[in-house]
Amino acid sequence: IHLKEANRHRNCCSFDDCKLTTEWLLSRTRHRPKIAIVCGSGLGLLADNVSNKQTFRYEDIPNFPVSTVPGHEGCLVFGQIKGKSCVFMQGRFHLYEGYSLCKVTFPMRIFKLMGVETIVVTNASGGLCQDFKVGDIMVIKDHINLPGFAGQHPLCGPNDERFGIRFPCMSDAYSKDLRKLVLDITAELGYSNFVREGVYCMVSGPNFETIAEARMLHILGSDSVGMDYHNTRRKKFFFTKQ
Ligand SMILES: O=P(O)(O)O[C@H]1O[C@H](CO)[C@@H](O)[C@H]1O
Ligand SMILES: Nc1nc2[nH]cnc2c(=O)[nH]1
Repeated sequence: IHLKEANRHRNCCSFDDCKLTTEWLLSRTRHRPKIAIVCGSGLGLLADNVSNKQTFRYEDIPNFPVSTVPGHEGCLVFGQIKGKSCVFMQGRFHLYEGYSLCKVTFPMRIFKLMGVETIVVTNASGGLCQDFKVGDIMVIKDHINLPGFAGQHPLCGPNDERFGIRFPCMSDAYSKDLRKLVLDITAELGYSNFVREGVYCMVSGPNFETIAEARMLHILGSDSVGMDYHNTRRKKFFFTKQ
């Protein structure tokens, strides 16, 4: 148990750690999801209505960090939506909880090893664009990774090619096709007056921004700001709720 706990808090994750966790999960579920959905604050209910539901608590999954923030349930949920297998994270990990970004992004590596191809990431964030209203949903078209500028980046350190290249291109980080799909569908549903598109900025938190900081981030080109790390290579798009 001590070793298991020590591993959970170890700040780096090797390929073998990821493989062990992936094999542990795949030997316990028949789901083989191609889509992963990360539920931000209060959005865990997205996983409530899946069929053939199978839930694992983070604390039972080898090497997985645990959720320490209210509103983040701490469960990995497998299930089907319209016949398609999906995996949901009911609760994510944040830098401000004391986890390294390697640990924060650990589930993304597990998803990759499982065969996931599309990741939908959702989170609560603060609106900076003056046209936005509280409760609006922003589809992220690009981001500014402020901690990354300061050397807080999960890809720092030796690069393991089994996960990808050393210098990933970020000019098309969020799938144009999927973003268009979201905007088309929400327009069809009559939601256009509260669905926006914009640039998300990540800060470390846990304090919210001062007025001067919020103004600065907006001048720098951000439309919303949050404490969530989305800079994964395989991510396709995400929503952020103001
Ligand atoms: O939706 P989550 O992941 O909780 O994200 C945002 O909401 C929390 C603050 O209200 C912070 O954790 C921030 O990053
Ligand atoms: N950094 C930051 N994170 C948030 N999460 C929810 N609202 C906010 C906000 O205003 N700022």
